[in-house]
Amino acid sequence: MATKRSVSTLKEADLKGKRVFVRVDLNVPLDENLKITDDTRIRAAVPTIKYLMDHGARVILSSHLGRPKGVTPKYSLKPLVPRLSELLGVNVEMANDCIGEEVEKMVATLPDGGVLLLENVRFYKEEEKNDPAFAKKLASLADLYVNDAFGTAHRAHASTEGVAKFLKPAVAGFLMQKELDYLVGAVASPKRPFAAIVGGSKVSTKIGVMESLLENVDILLLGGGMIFTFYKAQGYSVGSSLVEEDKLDLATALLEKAKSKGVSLLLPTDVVVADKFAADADSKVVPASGIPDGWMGLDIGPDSIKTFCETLESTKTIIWNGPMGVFEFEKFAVGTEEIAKKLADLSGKGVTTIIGGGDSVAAVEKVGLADKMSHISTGGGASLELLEGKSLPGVLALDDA
Ligand SMILES: Nc1ncnc2c1ncn2[C@@H]1O[C@H](COP(=O)(O)OP(=O)(O)OP(=O)(O)O)[C@@H](O)[C@H]1O
Ligand SMILES: O=C(O)[C@H](O)COP(=O)(O)O
Repeated sequence: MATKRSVSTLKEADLKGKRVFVRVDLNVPLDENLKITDDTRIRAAVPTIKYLMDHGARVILSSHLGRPKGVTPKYSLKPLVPRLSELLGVNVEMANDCIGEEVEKMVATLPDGGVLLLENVRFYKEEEKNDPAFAKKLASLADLYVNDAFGTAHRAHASTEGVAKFLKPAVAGFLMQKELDYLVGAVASPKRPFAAIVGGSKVSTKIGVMESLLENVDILLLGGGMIFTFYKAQGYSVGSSLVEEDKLDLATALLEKAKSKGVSLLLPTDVVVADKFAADADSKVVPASGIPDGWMGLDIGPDSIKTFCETLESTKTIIWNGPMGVFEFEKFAVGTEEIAKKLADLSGKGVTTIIGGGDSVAAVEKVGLADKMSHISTGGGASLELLEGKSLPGVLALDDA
């Protein structure tokens, strides 16, 4: 993998009394009453913040929330303050802005071990433009930069990339380091056999990941909506399943690449088909080569689950990205859930299991198995880009180890 992994870390810095600008990814889902519906990312940010507090640093937290165009009250970070305070065991102060005189005053009165949360950094268009003058203003608030926002590390924004040019040292937080250890380290030098499970809706969004993984894995298991493009490329009838007509040649090329690399690529041999795309659809199991007209494949079938689970038995490292079926509908969640259970079981037997962000994380959480996995990524887009072998701007900007 091309991405730099050896970045300078928090432990090396002198923290007592220092003002530390910490970029975190607190982009959590909120409901219509601005209630947090999943606090995973807040909890994931805690170890770094606590470490800084415990070492007498004055902690300035910066994050984005959503994709606001200018100042938008529903994207304020204020609703996060109670939960953050509870998790940290201190009263987190909240600023109404992320730069400017008021913020500077609040920083100046912050006690050692105190925590100040800045308002949504994306309220300024300069953030996403990575405007150097804006980055400089953020940098001027602190003596040290810590980037722990793995989920936003694929964005070259002012608070994730630009600021590191003006504020040194610029080091990684514990979450960032852990994500890199697993998603770059374990994937680059895995204990073998090394298997990848790739699912999700489309071939087009996973081409880069599959291409990159084929260079490295011993086994590649495919599921989700993308398999029908592979079936069609092999001449199977796919009924009304999701197919990307313009990716048929690519599917064939990927199958050939797997063969030439000696990768054991497994497509499901049976599928659960439905008469409509709905939770209450009529369903039945059919062989992959025999999907009837008017039916669409929405999950992998029982024989495939069995084969996939048996195949995974022999592995030492597994990385999973993308659900096996339409797991949002109970009836078509079985494939995804059974794979999640298998990975949890194998984790307990010493296999390294990595869930690479996005919907597969949601699926694993839904079945209550998140804490059984070796690593669950907090980044959707960021983890996908890492698995594609791309470099993340937020990581590149940090000091070398
Ligand atoms: N057979 C199928 N037909 C249609 N859609 C499917 C099928 N199997 C899975 N999906 C859908 O694919 C979606 C997830 O695909 P996606 O590519 O977004 O996965 P992901 O990589 O885990 O998520 P993210 O893009 O957030 O990282 C789910 O909403 C699921 O319902
Ligand atoms: O949720 C995410 O994937 C990150 O917080 C990045 O958000 P973005 O896609 O709006 O840049």
